[in-house]
Amino acid sequence: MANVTTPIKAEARDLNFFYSNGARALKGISMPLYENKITALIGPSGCGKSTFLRCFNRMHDLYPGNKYQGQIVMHPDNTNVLDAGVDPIEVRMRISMVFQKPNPFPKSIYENVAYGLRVRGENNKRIMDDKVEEALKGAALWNEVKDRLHDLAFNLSGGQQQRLCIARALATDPEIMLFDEPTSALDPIATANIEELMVELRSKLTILVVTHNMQQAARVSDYTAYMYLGELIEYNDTDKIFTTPSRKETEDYITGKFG
Ligand SMILES: Nc1ncnc2c1ncn2[C@@H]1O[C@H](COP(=O)(O)OP(=O)(O)OP(=O)(O)O)[C@@H](O)[C@H]1O
Repeated sequence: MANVTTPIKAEARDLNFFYSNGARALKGISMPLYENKITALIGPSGCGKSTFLRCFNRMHDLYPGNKYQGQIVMHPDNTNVLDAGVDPIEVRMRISMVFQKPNPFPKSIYENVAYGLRVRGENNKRIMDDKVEEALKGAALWNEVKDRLHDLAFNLSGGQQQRLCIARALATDPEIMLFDEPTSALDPIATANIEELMVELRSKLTILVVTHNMQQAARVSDYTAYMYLGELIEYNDTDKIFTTPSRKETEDYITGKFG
């Protein structure tokens, strides 16, 4: 089981989620995210992985009628990010997200990365330049784009665009990064680059990743959660989940007998 000396960065406590049509997509999920670790969410299509991930940065607030119940508590400050009194924009600075398909804004490479800083009110050019460079370096993209920072982001390859989205997410110094199937639109080389990058980023922040790819979960994550029909069926060290899962449902899924 998880190493008790590793601090917890955030934890879901008895989390339920209801879409505006009344569908209950999450059922009483309690789970930690250990600091500077990668946690993978696996499970068959429709089990609630993306729904769970999106609770962490209040993405569901964008659609009226969606309802959270329970808590997602961040440490060490004990902020419940789902509390109505907590500003979702501030939450998204602390917990940023990288989507399945690279989704740069129709702006320059520089402006994509600077975006969150501008939202935050930063307008000092030197500070901005330094932050943009640092984020692009953090996303292993700087060397490829440093001479064309003012080109349109759409001119980059798919893998570069995804690293740009990671740089954009990094620029506001998030404590947690959420990745929703970040490599499913990428070729094997770009996929390997993103996986390597996630492992590097782990030393700076905490990562939660949804993946359909068992090998990817096994390669990059420290902890794995198996979900089914909105419930958390099993959570443990990734090695344990992939070698000796305690639940038959988990074993059936990871061995391809189901799902
Ligand atoms: N906007 C929505 N309104 C109502 N129900 C939704 C909505 N989005 C998702 N659902 C339902 O919530 C459940 C969980 O969906 P979710 O997208 O979280 O699953 P998932 O495990 O991420 O699936 P996949 O692996 O296919 O992306 C599903 O039953 C889905 O049909």
